[in-house]
Amino acid sequence: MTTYNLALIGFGGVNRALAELIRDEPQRFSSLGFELRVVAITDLAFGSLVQGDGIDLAAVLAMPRGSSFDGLPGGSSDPRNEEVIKNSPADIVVEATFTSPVDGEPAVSHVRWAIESGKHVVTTNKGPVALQGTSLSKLAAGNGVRFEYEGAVMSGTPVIRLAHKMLGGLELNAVQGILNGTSNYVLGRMEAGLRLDEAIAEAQNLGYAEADPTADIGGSDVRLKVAILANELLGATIHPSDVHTTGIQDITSDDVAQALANGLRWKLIGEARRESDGRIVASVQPIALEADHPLAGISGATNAVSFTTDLLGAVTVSGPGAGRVETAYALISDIIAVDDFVKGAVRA
Ligand SMILES: NC(=O)C1=CN([C@@H]2O[C@H](COP(=O)(O)OP(=O)(O)OC[C@H]3O[C@@H](n4cnc5c(N)ncnc54)[C@H](O)[C@@H]3O)[C@@H](O)[C@H]2O)C=CC1
Ligand SMILES: N[C@@H](CC=O)C(=O)O
Repeated sequence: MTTYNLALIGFGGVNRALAELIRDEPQRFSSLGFELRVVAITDLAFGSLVQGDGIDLAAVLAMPRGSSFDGLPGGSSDPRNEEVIKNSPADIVVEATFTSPVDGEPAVSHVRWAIESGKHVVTTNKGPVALQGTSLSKLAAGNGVRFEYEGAVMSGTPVIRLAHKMLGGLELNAVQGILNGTSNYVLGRMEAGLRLDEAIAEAQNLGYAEADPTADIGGSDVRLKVAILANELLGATIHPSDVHTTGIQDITSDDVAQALANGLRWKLIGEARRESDGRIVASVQPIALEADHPLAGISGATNAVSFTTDLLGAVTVSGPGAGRVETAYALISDIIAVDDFVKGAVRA
């Protein structure tokens, strides 16, 4: 059985959920032909911990926020990301720190350090993918390692890999969808009578929101995801700043109630479309959809994306768009892709 040593960079909701699955469900991985061992963890709150024989996950998961790895063998109160990424005995670096919609840092550097030291990277962080995805993928190919990021769009719902693998023989001309779980959840809760701030607090407790939820509400999270989809699947070379973006921050409870009374539902819609002259035009904006629109019934933290294709017309994928465990699954699917690469296998 192959064992992959993991370094978890960021020990918040998503990476903790992955650690819990590794602790509680080893059979899930052994049935895939590998086992996972966490040999390093870094986090702004806890510091860093490196134990080559494997960290006792039950013990570190039981540590309250506010405590430190300092005092544990291999522990320190500083995150020491660079040293850990470059020098720990990890095969795969699991990057799940905060997303920066501005420059993708420090996650871009985390990914680069890992690749340059011969380690595979799996990440749910949208920043490096949207802002430096092409260069990091090239760097990974040149270093003989994988850079995988299924969770960057629609959490664990396998939209990027599915489109690459299953829609490969089609011409894709547009993607349109609900791509942020928090804002969709918030709009639904406002329909139920909650204020915007109350609904955001619920989304934070449920693990859907970004560390700074203005990214969800103001649309910058969807902007990154639209740029990723446009570049990955429509062959565009756009920067997130090319995506004209309006969030839901100005939608009031009255707007929501008024829309409902008229049979409409406000949704934050991200879209990228190929124009007849070949240009890719991309946007994020709230739209009050007619109740019979296919995206109007997508509720809660569920997301959906529709691909406009030449031979099949619209192909729509729907599933969780946020959530700690749901996003940890994206990391598992990325690790399976790394395993396929390492073993030279093609899974059915
Ligand atoms: N929660 C979700 O539903 C989804 C999250 N994502 C992305 O996954 C990533 C992680 O998300 P969550 O775990 O929910 O966030 P979180 O906010 O719960 O955890 C992030 C952790 O990273 C740590 N951190 C931040 N900067 C760091 C640094 N420079 N060095 C070391 N540690 C650092 C923080 O202390 C925190 O514990 C984010 O980039 C997010 O955008 C993607 C899809 C869905
Ligand atoms: N905050 C994001 C998490 C996933 O990317 C969302 O709510 O969709």
